[in-house]
Amino acid sequence: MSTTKGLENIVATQSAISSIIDDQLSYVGYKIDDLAENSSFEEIIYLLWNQKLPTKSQLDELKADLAKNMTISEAIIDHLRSYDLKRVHPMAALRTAVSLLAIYDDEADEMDEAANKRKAIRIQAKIASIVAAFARIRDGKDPIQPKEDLSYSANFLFMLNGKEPEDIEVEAINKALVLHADHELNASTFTARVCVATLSDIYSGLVAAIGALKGPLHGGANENVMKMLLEIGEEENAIPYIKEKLENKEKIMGMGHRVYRDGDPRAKFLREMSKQLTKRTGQEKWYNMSIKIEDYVKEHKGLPANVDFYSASVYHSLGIEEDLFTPIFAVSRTSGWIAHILEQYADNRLIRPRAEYNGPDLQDYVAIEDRS
Ligand SMILES: CC(=O)SCCNC(=O)CCNC(=O)[C@H](O)C(C)(C)COP(=O)(O)OP(=O)(O)OC[C@H]1O[C@@H](n2cnc3c(N)ncnc32)[C@H](O)[C@@H]1OP(=O)(O)O
Ligand SMILES: O=C([O-])CC(=O)C(=O)O
Repeated sequence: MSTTKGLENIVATQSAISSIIDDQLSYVGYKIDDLAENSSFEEIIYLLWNQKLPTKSQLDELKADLAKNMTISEAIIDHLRSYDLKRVHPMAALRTAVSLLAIYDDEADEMDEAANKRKAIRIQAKIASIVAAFARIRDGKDPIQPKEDLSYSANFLFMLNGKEPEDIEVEAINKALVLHADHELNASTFTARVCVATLSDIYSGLVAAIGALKGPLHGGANENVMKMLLEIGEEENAIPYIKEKLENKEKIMGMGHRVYRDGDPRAKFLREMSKQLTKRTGQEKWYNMSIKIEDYVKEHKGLPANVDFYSASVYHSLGIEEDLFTPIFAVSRTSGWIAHILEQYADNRLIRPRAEYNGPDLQDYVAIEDRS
C-alpha cells in the first residue's frame, strides 16, 4: 500500500456540481467570473441543487420559499440565549443550532428525495437567521424577524443590523455568497459526503461539514486574516510583520491553496470589493495592507491569496465582527454542501479508504499486574 499525505491530488469521487480545471472555477459548467458578475445567491442555490439555471418563475418560487422559511422557532432562539455568550464561538453556536434544527424537524430522518429537498430549503433559509440571531443575542439585542419581500442577502443584513441595508452592502454580501457557494471536494464538502455516505441524514452531514469548515486551515482562515490585519495595525508595519512570521516558519492566513498554484479566481472579486468598501468607510489601510502582504508572500513564497484573504477586509468594512466571518462562509457553503449531499445519496457507496499501518509489530498481550 502507498499513501498520499492529505490525499493531495487523489480523485475520490465524480461530481457534476463544480470543477477546478487549470485554475478556472465553474459551477455546473458556468464560469465563476460570469456568475459573480450576474447572479443572485438564490440563483446559485438553484443551479447547484438542480444542475441548471432557473427560469424567472423557478427563481421567484425559490426566493419565496426561502424567505418564507427563514423564521427560526423560539425553541432555537431560547437555546442560543442559553449559551455562555461571552465564550462560545459563533461557529460552535452554529454547529449546535443546526443539530438542534434536526431535533425539531419531523422529517429529519426521512430519506426520500422529496423530503430531502424540502429540508434543504428549510436549512438553507434558517442558517442565515441563526447566524444573525446569535450575533444579536450576544450583543444584548433581540433577534429580528426576516421580511418576506427581501432577498436572501438583504434579509441576512437586515436580521443582523436591524435596518434595511444599502444596495452596495447587499451587492457585496450577495457576491461573497456567490463566490463561496461551492468548491469541488474541499475538506468540509468531503466531510459531508463521508458522513452521508453511511446513509446518515442531511443534518448530520451539515453538522460534520460545519465542524470541518471551522478550522483555521479551511474556512476559519478568514477570521484569522482580520485578526492579523488588526494586529499589524498600520500599513508600514505590514512587511516587517510578515517577514518575521515567515522567518519563524509561521503560516500567513489567507495565503496558499491546495489546488490553485497561480491564484484563486475568486480572490480578484473580493480584492476589488475590498478596495471599494474600504474607500467607502475611509479605512483604505486594510486594503492597502492586504495588497502589500499579498505581493510580498507571492514574491517570497510563491503563494497566492485565497478566497479567505480579501473577504476579511470586505466583511470588516461592512461592520461585521471577525468571528462572524466563518459563519457567513458556512451560510454560503451550505448550498454547496447540500448539493453534494444530494449527489452522494443519488449514487451512494460507503466511503471507506484504508490506512497503511505503521505501529508496532504483533506483540503478546501482557496482564495488567505484569506491566511496568
Ligand atoms: C477556503 C479555504 O479553505 S482556502 C484555504 C484557507 N486556509 C488558509 O488560508 C490557511 C493558510 N494556508 C495554508 O495553511 C495552506 O496553504 C493550505 C492549508 C491552504 C494548503 O495546504 P497544503 O496544500 O497542505 O500545503 P502545505 O501546508 O503542505 O504547505 C506547503 C509549503 O508551503 C508553505 N505554506 C503553505 N501555506 C502557507 C502560508 N499560508 N504561509 C506560509 N507558508 C505557507 C508550508 O509551510 C510548506 O512549506 P515547506 O514545504 O517549507 O514546509
Ligand atoms: O478547496 C479548498 O481546498 C478550499 C477552498 O478554497 C474552499 O473550500 O473554498
